Amino acid sequence: MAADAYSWPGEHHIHIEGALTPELLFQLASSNGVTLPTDDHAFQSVSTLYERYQHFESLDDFLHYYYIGMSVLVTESDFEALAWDYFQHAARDGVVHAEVFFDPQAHLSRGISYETILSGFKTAQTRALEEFGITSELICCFLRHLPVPDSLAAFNIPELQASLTNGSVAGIGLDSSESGFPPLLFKDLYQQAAAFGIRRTAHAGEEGPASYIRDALDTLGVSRVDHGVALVQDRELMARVAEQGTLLTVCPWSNVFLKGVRSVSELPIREFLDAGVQFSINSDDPAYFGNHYILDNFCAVQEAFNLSVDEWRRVCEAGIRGSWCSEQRKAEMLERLERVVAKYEQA
Ligand SMILES: Nc1ncnc2[nH]cnc12
Ligand SMILES: [Zn+2]
Repeated sequence: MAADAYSWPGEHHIHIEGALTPELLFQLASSNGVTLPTDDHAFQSVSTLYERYQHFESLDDFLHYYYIGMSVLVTESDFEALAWDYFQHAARDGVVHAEVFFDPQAHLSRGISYETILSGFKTAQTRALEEFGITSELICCFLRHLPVPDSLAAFNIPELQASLTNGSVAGIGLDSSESGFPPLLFKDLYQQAAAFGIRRTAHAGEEGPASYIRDALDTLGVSRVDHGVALVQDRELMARVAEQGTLLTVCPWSNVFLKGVRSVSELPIREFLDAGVQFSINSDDPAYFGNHYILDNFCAVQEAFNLSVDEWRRVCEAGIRGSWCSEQRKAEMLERLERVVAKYEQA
């Protein structure tokens, strides 16, 4: 069932800038006249860059390349090309719904307007809907390694705030370096967002401790937790998260590539299933993590844990129910899931 193109490959945790392939990166660097670091051998060619991506030492080691990579995105059509490249991969994997993070601060700081970024993504989203029937939402992430006032200033850019309140962006997230940047720092930002009724999620418990997950829930009022694998270190909190039905957006290959675990089999997938924790399976930054898009992540989980049809049904259902789309779209996806499950149960 994991590899069934008619099941529910949907995702809630894909950074669009993390879908920038080395091929597109070099192409855009050339067309925009962006100079890539000359003192790093990795930037010599597409193949040396792919080779370097095989050896990240940590989240921060990866982020170093991630931020250099996105410096090639300049025009509206660059943002469109990036998102369109991702949607083509998603369509091949049978994705029906995608909730996509983007990092405006990393572009605004280079003089790119919010409108340029958003318009490029929106064009690709519309095309993905028309050509592939993929529905999608955008989630605006704030960068936790930057000074807090920077995120507040970004949140108060009129166009950015309007996109969150008029529904063209579905909610906010918090990403980038985790250790040393506790959720508490962003309390004001999240309180302001809450006052507008904006949906909130945050990366927590990827490299950071389980206490960051508790803080994200209690201080930031998130309705989802991105990654959250450290939850297994705190059984009491795990029981609470299960009880509340908070969705964790787990990213198996990402955790392997960033050295959180040595293999997918070390992830707490069984513990989460046994405890009744709701989680979905996601790709995070597929172009940086071995070109493992969503289906590779589903398959890796299947190979490592051999989930039953009913367990996959639970994972997929949790993902659908935790989505930030319309109730009608959720109902359609649940119906589709039931058809697939019925097919497997008959087989
Ligand atoms: N895995 C990850 N963790 C935190 N921030 C990110 N930004 C892009 N990918 C990320
Ligand atoms: Zn992420």
